[in-house]
Amino acid sequence: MRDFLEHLPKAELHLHIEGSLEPELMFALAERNRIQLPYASVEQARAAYDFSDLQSFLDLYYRGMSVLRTAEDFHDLAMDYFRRASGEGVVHVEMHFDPQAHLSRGIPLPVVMEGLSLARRAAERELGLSSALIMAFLRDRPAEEAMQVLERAAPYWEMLDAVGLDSAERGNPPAKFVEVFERARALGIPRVAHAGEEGPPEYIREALDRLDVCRIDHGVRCLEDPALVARLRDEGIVLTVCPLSNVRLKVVERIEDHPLPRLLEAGLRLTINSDDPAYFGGGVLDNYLACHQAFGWSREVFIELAGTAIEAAFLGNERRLALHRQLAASA
Ligand code: HPA
Ligand SMILES: [Zn+2]
Repeated sequence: MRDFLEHLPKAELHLHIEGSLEPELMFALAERNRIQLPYASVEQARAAYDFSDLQSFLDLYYRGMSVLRTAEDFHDLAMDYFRRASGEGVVHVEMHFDPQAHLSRGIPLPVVMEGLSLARRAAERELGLSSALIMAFLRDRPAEEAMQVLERAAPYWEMLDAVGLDSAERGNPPAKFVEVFERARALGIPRVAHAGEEGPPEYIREALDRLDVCRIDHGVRCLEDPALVARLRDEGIVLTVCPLSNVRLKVVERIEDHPLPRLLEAGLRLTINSDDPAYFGGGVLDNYLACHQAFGWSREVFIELAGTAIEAAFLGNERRLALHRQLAASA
């Protein structure tokens, strides 16, 4: 099964590129930029990744990214991830990035964009890996700040495949960002949002109704609301689920308790993703493997999940067709 899952062409729709920063690269960049890390070693950093909830993770996530300062750093970060992902059979990556987390440290947007763009082109050329870019707003920051970031990103609007919404969910409902998402819609930029990870099912409804999103990131708490589940099924809304993330952030206690089998049984369109692979103990393949071990899913289930990811990705027709063909050939 490992061999089969490794060779399945996998599209990843839910990844925070800053969450792909492995401790080894964190230390290398800290040295290059003469930054003092709060960890004595790579091992000590990994040992600190013991989270009780989303916020306890976010604290280390924002601290970790302090080593990212130059365009070269952002290039190296993304390229390091693209190489690893490609090595485990990932053919397309849609990456969230958090401009506010960099602007607030004095890192200008062009630095981030230049580094990520260079890496995307290199990945296409050297690995045959395609990618999409999702500019995320930090929901625990003011909506006015998000609006300023969207306007500041004007030179890059054409490069954005979508805008998204991440960071601390509880107490920061999607409705807070209605104006920003309306502006994105007017600009013709698609929209996604994290909802129903730690927040209630109502946030999923709100993201659909008020932000007009085309996908829900996580969304696992929809099961608490049967009418919402029926709606997600009827409207064919895709959830980008991250099982190992949900275990590490204690959304569920054990992978065996994960709602994925119930979501699948309910007829929802699902994809499997890594979220923050450097912090949550594994990439896309590890997430697929964990599902196989926990749920005993057959090859057909994984083919369906991989197919849904290709369908729901921000891809041009030609690339989408090519990936569908690749999937059919590997199945
Ligand atoms: O898993 C996450 N949830 C919300 N915000 C995030 N920002 C990075 N990772 C995450
Ligand atoms: Zn996420």
